[in-house]
Amino acid sequence: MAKYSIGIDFGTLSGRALLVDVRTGEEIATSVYDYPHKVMDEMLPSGKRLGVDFALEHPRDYLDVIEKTISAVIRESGVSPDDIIGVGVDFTACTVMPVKADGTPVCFLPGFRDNPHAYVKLWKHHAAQDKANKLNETAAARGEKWLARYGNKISSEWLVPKIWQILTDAPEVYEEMDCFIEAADWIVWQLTGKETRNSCCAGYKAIWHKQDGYPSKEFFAALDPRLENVVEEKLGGEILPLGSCAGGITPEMAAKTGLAVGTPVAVGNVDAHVCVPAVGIDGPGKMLAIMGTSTCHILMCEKECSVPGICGYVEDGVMPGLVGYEAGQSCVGDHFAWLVNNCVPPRYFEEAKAHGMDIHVYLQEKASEQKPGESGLLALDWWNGNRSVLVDVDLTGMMLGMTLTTRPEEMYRALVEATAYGTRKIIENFEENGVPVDEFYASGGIAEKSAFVMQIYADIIRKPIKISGSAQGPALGAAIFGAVAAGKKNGGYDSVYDAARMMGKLKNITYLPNEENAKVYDKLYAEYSTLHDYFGTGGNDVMKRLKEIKKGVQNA
Ligand SMILES: Nc1ncnc2c1ncn2[C@@H]1O[C@H](COP(=O)(O)OP(=O)(O)O)[C@@H](O)[C@H]1O
Ligand SMILES: O=C(CO)[C@@H](O)[C@@H](O)COP(=O)(O)O
Repeated sequence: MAKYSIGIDFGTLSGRALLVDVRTGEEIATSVYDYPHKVMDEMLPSGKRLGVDFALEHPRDYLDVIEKTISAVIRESGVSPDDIIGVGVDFTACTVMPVKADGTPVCFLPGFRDNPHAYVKLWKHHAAQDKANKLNETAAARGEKWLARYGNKISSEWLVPKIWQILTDAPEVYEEMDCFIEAADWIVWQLTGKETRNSCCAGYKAIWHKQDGYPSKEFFAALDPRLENVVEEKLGGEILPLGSCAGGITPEMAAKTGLAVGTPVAVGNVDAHVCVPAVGIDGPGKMLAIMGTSTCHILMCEKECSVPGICGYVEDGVMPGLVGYEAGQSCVGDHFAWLVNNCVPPRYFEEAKAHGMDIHVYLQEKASEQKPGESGLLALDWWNGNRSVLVDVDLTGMMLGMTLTTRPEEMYRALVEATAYGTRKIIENFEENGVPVDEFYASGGIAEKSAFVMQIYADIIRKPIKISGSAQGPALGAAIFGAVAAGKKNGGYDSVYDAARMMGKLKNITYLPNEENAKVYDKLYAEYSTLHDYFGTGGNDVMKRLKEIKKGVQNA
């Protein structure tokens, strides 16, 4: 009798459920739900305006995903709930929220609905950069040894700057919350009725270490005396390893979703890391880029190496027995979306429609008529700051070489190339610091949809690129961890390595570098590197000065 697991993937704008056969990885049914509140980066539902660099979400949307998509996949597949042996959850991270001891989000409480800090701070909430800067200075001055694990800089996207911002800007929310929790763990809590924390979010996003735990009380007190006991007071209890079972589906959730009471639920996971077994990766040296709104680069290695500018490395952070490394680019597909929304004249949309094409596909088809270097354009891929290797959200985008003949498709191509140069920087940085990148895999919406983008990446990084066999890498990865939480005794797996080999998959296509293109791109990459260092490492801080002026004017 076939057995199934469900992966629930919470992305930036939508959440989805995927029902998978645990023996083959075959995807039986899927259902997607777009968050009605989207990303709140300008105002709250009440109309209250948000500050510069805010990015919030509404937890109601996450509950709607659970209720709508799980029942939909069960219905569509016709599978009996008794044959669904496990559930896994992954989420964007660090996407964190203040909640009460019973799990109620503070933004649901009367009196807090109009308070921005009561809502979910999405991974790309960048308004705590001043806190990240102070945290990094303090950690460096105190010689905190954990700093090296995080590429020598903690990003403002991670947990500590975000909770510190709440403490200083909205102490009433800090007081009201009983815990500050990753949305991944909160959803697992909603499903099982049990509060758990997972080692992936804690390790990469909350400065937690398997042997050493969190940073010391002295460190937190040096940031702000009121943070001295933040770990005990707000960050909850035991941290569980990936693949472990957090608990079973509660009767209340069973009624809402159609799952059987007690169905095992895996501890939460991060959307990027969870994808690794979904492409069948089961060893070191194989980098997976999860390419969508942003890109995360996940890689495993046998040893711990200090690599500047990465997001971090965590022992067992991806799969047990290996050190998992994460780097990333805060903005990838968001560049293309920005261009489409702001720089493309109506006639392009009309032409795309007449050809029955999506606007991205249409622009890419036009751009593919050009050769590398032909447009004379070069861009820096920093429209949403730089995550790796500069770890600086105050950097902004730039495009050089525009003339009166520059066309939207050329700008589109320049942005694609810029993101590929950013990826090459990340690969070279790993290799220069002792972490080999022998193979390159891609997953996510862009890898799935765009041969144009993937060929440019292969030419620029000079490596063959293998593509995920699933259009829904994170959801498949979450389903894999659901099968591991169920365990062999229930028809699942005892090891994520076994599950990856059986359920992970690749497409029957590899993008190979074109040597002629690669030679031109080597020259363009050298120019990119010059601009990258000039604007990104202090040669000219004009981007930061402009941002300061902008903040001054907006705040006035
Ligand atoms: N055909 C395409 N080629 C390249 N990028 C695309 C294409 N269609 C959409 N995009 C970009 O893909 C991104 C969404 O990626 P996806 O993986 O679906 O979402 P997410 O990263 O939020 O999970 C958007 O930023 C969009 O601009
Ligand atoms: O930062 C991480 C994971 O560490 C991601 O959750 C974040 O970049 C968001 O990913 P998406 O672009 O929404 O797929």
